[in-house]
Amino acid sequence: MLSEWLDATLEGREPTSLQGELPSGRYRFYGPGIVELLPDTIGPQGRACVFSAAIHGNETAPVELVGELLAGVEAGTLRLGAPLLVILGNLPALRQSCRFISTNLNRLFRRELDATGEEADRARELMAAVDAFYARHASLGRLHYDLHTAIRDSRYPRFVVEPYAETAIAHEQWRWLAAAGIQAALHQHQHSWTFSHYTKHYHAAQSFTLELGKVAPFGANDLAALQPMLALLQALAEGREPTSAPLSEMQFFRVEYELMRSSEAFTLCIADDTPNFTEFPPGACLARDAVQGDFIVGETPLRVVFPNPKVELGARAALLVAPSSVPDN
Ligand SMILES: O=C(O)CCC(=O)N[C@@H](CCC(=O)O)C(=O)O
Ligand SMILES: [Zn+2]
Repeated sequence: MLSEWLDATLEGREPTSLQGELPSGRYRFYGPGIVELLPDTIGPQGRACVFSAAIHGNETAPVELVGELLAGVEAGTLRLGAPLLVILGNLPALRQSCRFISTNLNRLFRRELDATGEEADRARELMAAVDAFYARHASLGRLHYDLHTAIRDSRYPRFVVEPYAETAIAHEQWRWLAAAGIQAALHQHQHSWTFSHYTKHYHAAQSFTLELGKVAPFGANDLAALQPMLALLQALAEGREPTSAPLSEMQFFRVEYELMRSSEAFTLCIADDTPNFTEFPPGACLARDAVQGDFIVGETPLRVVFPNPKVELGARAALLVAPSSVPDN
């Protein structure tokens, strides 16, 4: 049964059957942590929706949120009106409550990937699952919300990263996200090979990485703060128009620099508990590196997002962002 899927997946059990009926459609398992829900009837606003969670294994709030969504569909309180592909990303890491096992899965979503290892294999499986899902529903608009939580506190606890790609984000997305309690948005300035970048870049989907609070173990998440987000996922699942809100409360930022850890000697010159979006003034030294030298803030103040000096060599150690204008209507 669909309701057992989350528990069974967490425990590494195979589902007893590969497909089943729902009050308003049916479901089919396409592999470990990959399930498709198909409606009997597509709603007026039905899009092909991918909702992914646990791309990082210790980010549990999105798994609980997806669990609530699926429970509503199974109980019949939510009437399916759009095809959904629901994904739990890094299953071994989810079972061990850690971000990843060997390498960060969320940097591997590129078609030319030649890396080996379990995260690379999983990235290939997920890319194939998404490709096939969008091909099965080629007549519908495409959407992907990749649900995460952040390692640190944040001046804006709920925010989205808009991946860099040619596809424009429709203005309605911002209004829906504002109504769903998203407080800030970050526009990426270059390709990043994350899961949401994959679907935007290769499939022209309306895609975001959503940061929904701070990492916590199962049972310790503030799901009350995520009820407006659940309402957005439910509206999309029902194929109806989600609630909109004005953008007056939402702050927009653009990535100006990406700090990369290019040597063992790389250090960030900020406190370990610096919240995301903390601003640093001109002249502040943010990073020291034997190879690249010091990174000093120039004339424009910069805010730090996702600072993490312990990332793998060659990986992103922080995003440095500055305010940008509200997207045009
Ligand atoms: O809090 C952190 O430092 C990391 C939180 C996280 O996993 N963020 C994503 C963002 C992906 C993106 O840039 O779209 C990640 O680092 O993969
Ligand atoms: Zn994450």
